[in-house]
Amino acid sequence: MYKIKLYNNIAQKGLDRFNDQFEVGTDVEAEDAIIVRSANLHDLDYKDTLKAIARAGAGVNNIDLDACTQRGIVVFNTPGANSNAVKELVFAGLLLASRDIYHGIEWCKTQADNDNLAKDVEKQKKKYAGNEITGKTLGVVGLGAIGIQVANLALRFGMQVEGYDPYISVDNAWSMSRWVNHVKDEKELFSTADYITLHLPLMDSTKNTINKDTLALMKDGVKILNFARGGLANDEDMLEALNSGKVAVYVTDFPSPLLASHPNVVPIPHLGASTDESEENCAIKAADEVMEYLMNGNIINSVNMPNASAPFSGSYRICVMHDNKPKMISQITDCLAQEDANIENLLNKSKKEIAYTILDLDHKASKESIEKMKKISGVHRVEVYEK
Ligand SMILES: NC(=O)c1ccc[n+]([C@@H]2O[C@H](COP(=O)([O-])OP(=O)(O)OC[C@H]3O[C@@H](n4cnc5c(N)ncnc54)[C@H](O)[C@@H]3O)[C@@H](O)[C@H]2O)c1
Ligand SMILES: O=C(O)CC[C@@H](O)C(=O)O
Repeated sequence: MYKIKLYNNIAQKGLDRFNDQFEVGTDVEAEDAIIVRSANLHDLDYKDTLKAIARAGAGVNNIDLDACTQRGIVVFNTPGANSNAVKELVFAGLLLASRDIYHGIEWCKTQADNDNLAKDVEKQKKKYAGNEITGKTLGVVGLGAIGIQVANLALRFGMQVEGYDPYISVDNAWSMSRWVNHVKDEKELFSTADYITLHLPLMDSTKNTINKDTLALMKDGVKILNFARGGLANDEDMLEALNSGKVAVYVTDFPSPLLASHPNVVPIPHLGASTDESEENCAIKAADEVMEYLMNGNIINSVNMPNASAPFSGSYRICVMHDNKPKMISQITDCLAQEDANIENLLNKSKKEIAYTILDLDHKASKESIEKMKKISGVHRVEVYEK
């Protein structure tokens, strides 16, 4: 029986993927895998049994990736599974930033006892007038699953779109409209955009992307949308820019106590991915990734290990997680030299310092051979699978 521990609410449609070989719940002990959304796992008590963590979502800044890699724990995410939900909310955010709908609604809510409301609305409305987004320039920072969709849709709203992503993937580049101006220098985007929307991951290198210096490059009255992570913008610098009028509106899915009540901040309680559709997509993808890894050793959509996946050929599989250095494969296959077993298929993939080797055999290898493999210097984990 495989044990799956849940942190956060995981959509039932995803949990329904697990068959009776799995025990799944929040109180499970000695878990083989964890499924998590936004819960902070930085102080996780790593059980010896733990082999995988699946993030039902995109951002993995709530997981200590280095600690997981050192322990041979595979971390997955679910790329693109919630991107449509976020894209749609970003467009609500663009409209909230350009028309003062937010304060207008707040005012209407205070008028329940006003018998003259219809007349007063006509007097009051000039206070909440705004601008149109058509014809304005949108700068998209991060052209991944979400950024690409936002950029392409903004063109259809008649916006000029600039995109910046020094690491854009080939697939995403293919999906991006040729009308998006791909800028090579972030500064160019910051200095020309009327609206800036952030769609990059929070990492040490991207923390405080929006700060005093980058704000100084921006147009006066720029509108900034942050549906990526709070830490991408420096709160103190943002407050100063809001107070001076440098930033006209800050729409954020990650409200902080410092900014939440500022009149020019539109705070949203992390709703980007909160749709039934997106929660189900993420849960299904996360469940499938965990099952594929625990049952077949296949790694799909990992953020810290090489992706390696092959149909189970043969009747016996050995998966070895090891250092990415010379002579590892020969040492691993040497362990099987005394076996009367043929290697039917061998796959080796690497990512940075870690490599992963899948060996499909036509016969079961002995316990001694597996123990020998585990003792090779640089081997982190050996798992065996039988059909
Ligand atoms: N508000 C929400 O509920 C919600 C939902 C999903 C994702 N997110 C956040 O949005 C982020 C993006 O999600 P995604 O699904 O598009 O992820 P993604 O991995 O598909 O795209 C991220 C893109 O950012 C790019 N990038 C990395 N460093 C960069 C840098 N320094 N400058 C510019 N671009 C850089 C990458 O090359 C990649 O193309 C996630 O990391 C997560 O933090 C928030
Ligand atoms: O799980 C959520 O609700 C939010 C997920 C989102 O922040 C993500 O990074 O995918």
